[in-house]
Amino acid sequence: METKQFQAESKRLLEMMINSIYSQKEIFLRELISNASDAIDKIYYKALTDDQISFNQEDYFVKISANKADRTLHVVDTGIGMTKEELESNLGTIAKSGSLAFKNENEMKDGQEIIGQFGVGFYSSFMVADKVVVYTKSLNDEQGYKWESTGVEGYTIEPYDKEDVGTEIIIYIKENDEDVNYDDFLDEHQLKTIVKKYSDFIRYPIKMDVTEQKPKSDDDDELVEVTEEKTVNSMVPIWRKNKQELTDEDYNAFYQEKHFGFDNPLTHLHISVDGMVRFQSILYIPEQLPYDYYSKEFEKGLELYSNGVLIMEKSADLVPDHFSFLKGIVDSEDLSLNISREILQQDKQVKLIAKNIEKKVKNHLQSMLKNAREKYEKFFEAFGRQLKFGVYSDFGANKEKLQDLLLFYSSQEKKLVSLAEYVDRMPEDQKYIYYASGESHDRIEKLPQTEMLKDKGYEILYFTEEVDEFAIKMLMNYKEKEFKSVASGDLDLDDEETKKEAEKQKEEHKELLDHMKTLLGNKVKDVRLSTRLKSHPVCLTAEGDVSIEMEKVLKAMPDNQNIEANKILEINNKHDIFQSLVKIYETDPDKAALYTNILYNQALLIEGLPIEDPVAFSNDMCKVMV
Ligand SMILES: Nc1ncnc2c1ncn2[C@@H]1O[C@H](COP(=O)(O)OP(=O)(O)OP(=O)(O)O)[C@@H](O)[C@H]1O
Repeated sequence: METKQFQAESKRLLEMMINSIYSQKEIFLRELISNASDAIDKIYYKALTDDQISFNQEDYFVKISANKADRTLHVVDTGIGMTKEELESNLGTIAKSGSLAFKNENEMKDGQEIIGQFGVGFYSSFMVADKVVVYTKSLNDEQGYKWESTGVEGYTIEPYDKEDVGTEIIIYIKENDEDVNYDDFLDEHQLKTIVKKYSDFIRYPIKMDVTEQKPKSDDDDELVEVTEEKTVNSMVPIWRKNKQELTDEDYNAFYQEKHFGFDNPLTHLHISVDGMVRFQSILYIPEQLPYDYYSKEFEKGLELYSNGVLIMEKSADLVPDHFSFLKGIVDSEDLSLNISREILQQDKQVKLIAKNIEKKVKNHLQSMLKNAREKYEKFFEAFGRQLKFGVYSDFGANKEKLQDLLLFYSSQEKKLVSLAEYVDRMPEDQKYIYYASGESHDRIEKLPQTEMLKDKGYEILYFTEEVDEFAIKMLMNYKEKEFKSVASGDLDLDDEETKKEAEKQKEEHKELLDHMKTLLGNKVKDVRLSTRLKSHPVCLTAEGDVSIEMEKVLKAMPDNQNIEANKILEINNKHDIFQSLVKIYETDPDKAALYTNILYNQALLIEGLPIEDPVAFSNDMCKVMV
């Protein structure tokens, strides 16, 4: 038996590998299974090009078994095996990948699924092993060999009479220590979970002896433990199957199996792209809002596979924030992986995939809006808020992409409408897209500011979510129509004659209005006669960028900077109360001050704003009642 030494650098490299490349110890099993799959792929490829070699699907598999008594884990494959030279160069030289060489020698191109490329994965077994033994017999050699190493001092190779072509790797699992429970790697259930997690879509069967409780006999309730050999992986990924052959049930079953949610998906997309970067993807939009969706705890992302092997459980970069509700998987053969396969070397491919996904999802949603309105509304009720955040965030960078996906409740239709629908039915004389903000549809419905607009037959969009106005301010206009709040300073509703009349009235009552403004001081920016009120005596409007609703939102934020709207108190000069006010102003200035305060506080109440001094207000009310 000859003992060969690792080169000094290799030794250090091995140490580094074992201790620092992989963040999770369980990865070693993924690496060994991938190697086994590569070894079978090689026979498969040989059989394609060599008539002497036959490939019967059922002869090719990977078998995993654990022996708790001697703490060994066995990974057996019926792949191509290794000659003595191959053992030396592949398992004796770190970073030498026989698989990569095989791919290059055979000029294997697209469609071939050889996974190995770095020549390091095998050594990850030393993360969990004191010793690794490899029994192997090559398809090209009569003689089998045994390779053995403790991963520190080097390795030995000696002839070994192995009957069948293929490889058996025996991992001598370490004893438990303070940090790691190595027993996990001998536990049937844990092993099965690891296989499912990383290697579920390896194309060949991964078999295990699985123990289950079963009735002793058909007509017996007594359960007994039965151990049977079972294939534990799914093998053919659903995303590689033909869309036409898959039913909604198949997609739903995959959603459940992957634990994407407890619900059924609302909709799915099956994408297969053959462009600059090739990838397949199955994406879902959940039916129900995940309980933590609008919280800091929620993490967006898709499962990322490279050639059917799991690379990342949540690749956040694959989905933009505005579509963070997406669940699903992406599989690409074009990813540049880093050595641990835990991160990606280049983000160029991920960016391309993400761009593609964003476009496809947007189109899918748009077609849903057009062809499956009810379903879309269901989606929007759950995730519409996120789309609005998307319009608002990043300084509106995505607003054009998202504007056609927005829905708002309409004063006329009494249901959700899109901006396109609104604009398409705007009367010719209507200049703006009007909206009103408030806590609920009911409250907005009763807002005094909406009266005149409704009279004119103008539709109003109701904003009940905090983000609504912020998003619309970012959007600024839609199809060249500006957005206007019903509570904005100037609604620009009147014809020339009405404007002239208003101007006249303003002059006439200037003194009274100025006096009221003086009485209210800084609480309002101005007191004006209203052109929007019909039956109500007063309302508050706002001038400038910050509306009254926005003031409420900003004040509720943790870093409240006391940003306030420029409020205008508007008075309806056609209302009886105004006539009384005019009279009282001439005869009883104190009472006029009392009326001014009451009217101002009423306007606050209508807007849902707090009254600064409720006791004073209550006293004022009493004074007018007695
Ligand atoms: N079960 C096996 N059967 C046949 N050859 C194997 C087996 N396991 C490993 N090898 C050979 O050993 C080489 C090194 O394996 P290792 O896992 O270290 O790297 P790799 O699979 O090539 O690359 P990667 O680090 O990307 O996984 C493989 O390329 C392959 O040639």
